[in-house]
Amino acid sequence: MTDPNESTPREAIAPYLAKTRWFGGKGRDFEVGEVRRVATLGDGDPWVDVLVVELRYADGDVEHYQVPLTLYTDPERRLDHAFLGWWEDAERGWVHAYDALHDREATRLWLLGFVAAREADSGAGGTAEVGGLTFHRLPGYDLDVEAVGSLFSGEQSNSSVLFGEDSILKLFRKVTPGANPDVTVHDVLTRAGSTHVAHLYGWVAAGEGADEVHLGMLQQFLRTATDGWDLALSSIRDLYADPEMAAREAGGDFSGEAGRLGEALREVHDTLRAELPVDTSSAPSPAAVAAAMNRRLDAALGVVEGLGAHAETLRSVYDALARLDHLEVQTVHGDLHLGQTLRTALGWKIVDFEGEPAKTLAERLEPDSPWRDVAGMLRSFDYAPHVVEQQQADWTQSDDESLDERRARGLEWAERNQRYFLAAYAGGDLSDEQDLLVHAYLADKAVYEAVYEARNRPDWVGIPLAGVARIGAR
Ligand SMILES: Nc1ncnc2c1ncn2[C@@H]1O[C@H](COP(=O)(O)OP(=O)(O)O)[C@@H](O)[C@H]1O
Ligand SMILES: O=P(O)(O)O[C@H]1O[C@H](CO)[C@@H](O[C@H]2O[C@H](CO)[C@@H](O)[C@H](O)[C@H]2O)[C@H](O)[C@H]1O
Repeated sequence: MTDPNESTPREAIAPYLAKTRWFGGKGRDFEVGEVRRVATLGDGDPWVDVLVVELRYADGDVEHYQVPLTLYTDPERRLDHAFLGWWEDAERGWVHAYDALHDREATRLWLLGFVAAREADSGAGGTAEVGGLTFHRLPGYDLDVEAVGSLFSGEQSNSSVLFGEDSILKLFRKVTPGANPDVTVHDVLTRAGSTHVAHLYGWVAAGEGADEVHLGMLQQFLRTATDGWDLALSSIRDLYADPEMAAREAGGDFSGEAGRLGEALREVHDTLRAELPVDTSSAPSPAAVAAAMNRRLDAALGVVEGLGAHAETLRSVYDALARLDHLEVQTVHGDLHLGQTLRTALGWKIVDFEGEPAKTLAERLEPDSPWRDVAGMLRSFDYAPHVVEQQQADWTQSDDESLDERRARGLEWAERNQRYFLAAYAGGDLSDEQDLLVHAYLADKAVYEAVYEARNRPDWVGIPLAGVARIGAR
């Protein structure tokens, strides 16, 4: 081979994956297996091949990633950062390949697919078959056909393209046959008129029947949105900027927002419960749920040093859960935290209903306790002051305030917002049983987080471990 970029799709994909933010298998040994072209969009030059790539990990796991490529026969280099390589295509000769989501000529092809589905709208929505993909539309919204696509630059495990300020396309990267809960839950909440999600405009899939795989979804773009996590961190920075200020005072107070978030979550849960009734005869028993929490703890003990000291207390919390008579379950968010909330001019919106990334699709589709989502938010309020403390690590103790005093004010901030959130969600004080449930799901979430941090951000593992220790102290 004379040119280092001359390759095959199989050879080019592995080094490209390693460079992306969205690839979840970084640091693990794998080889690229089958590379399947599931669709081709566009009949000109460039065109897009939608690839689904099989990754075989050394530990035996197999995953599939969606990698759409835009292909040009013209060798002029366009997007260096999104370049994969060049190779000889059986039909078109020498082609130059780029990650399609960085290329606005390419992303326009998805927009046109959704426009075609709208044209086929019978009043209840429409579908269009384009190049091997099926585009589905919900009724009621006319897309801006002229909007230009640009790739979202924030932290993501999938890839989103903004079409002007009109709509946002999220293409799922890790894909599994079957319905993606991000699509199905947004579909239900949109049709039910929920005001606390970005409305779903449509989704795109490949394959049929048991082989159908959801590849992406198009949603309302929330123009005025600010990330809930960023807002919470600013609130804490304001608080810390003035050593005399208490959490309830001035710019540091987030409690009104925390309460409104609690109301938003309750509305979403109520709508999901009404729209997606669960067969109660197949609901898991509290003992089965407690056993699953114990298994998660067992696995975590092998990963996180420092959890062992709290194992006995955690198990006693799960034992109390196991003694309950029954557990109400329903469709939930599954991985709720402040980073999954957006504050808009019209109130709070909740995004990303895919569930915990570490769970299989089958696990993520199982109904769960709404208290899992509540606990997720409570843990997030706990994280926020710790993260600001880590970000301001160069903060030196002043005469005005010791680190302990600052930590106490951070804890006060977290507890105040947890209280407001919880009271608004529950509509008042919690019953003993609800308190026990919150306690158990908080413990399970903190154990999950300890593993997540140990694997992804080892410097942060102390944050969930401190949460676990406080559960022990209750
Ligand atoms: N409808 C929307 N309008 C505006 N911004 C959005 C919208 N949906 C998501 N975002 C932004 O994109 C980020 C990533 O979205 P998310 O659905 O969480 O993607 P991922 O599944 O890749 O993590 C969110 O944190 C939010 O900042
Ligand atoms: O947003 P994802 O679905 O990828 O969720 C994963 O990553 C989250 C971090 O981005 C992680 O959340 C944890 O860190 C947050 C601060 O960054 C904090 O607000 C959350 O409370 C905490 O759980 C999430 O657990 C993980 O699944």
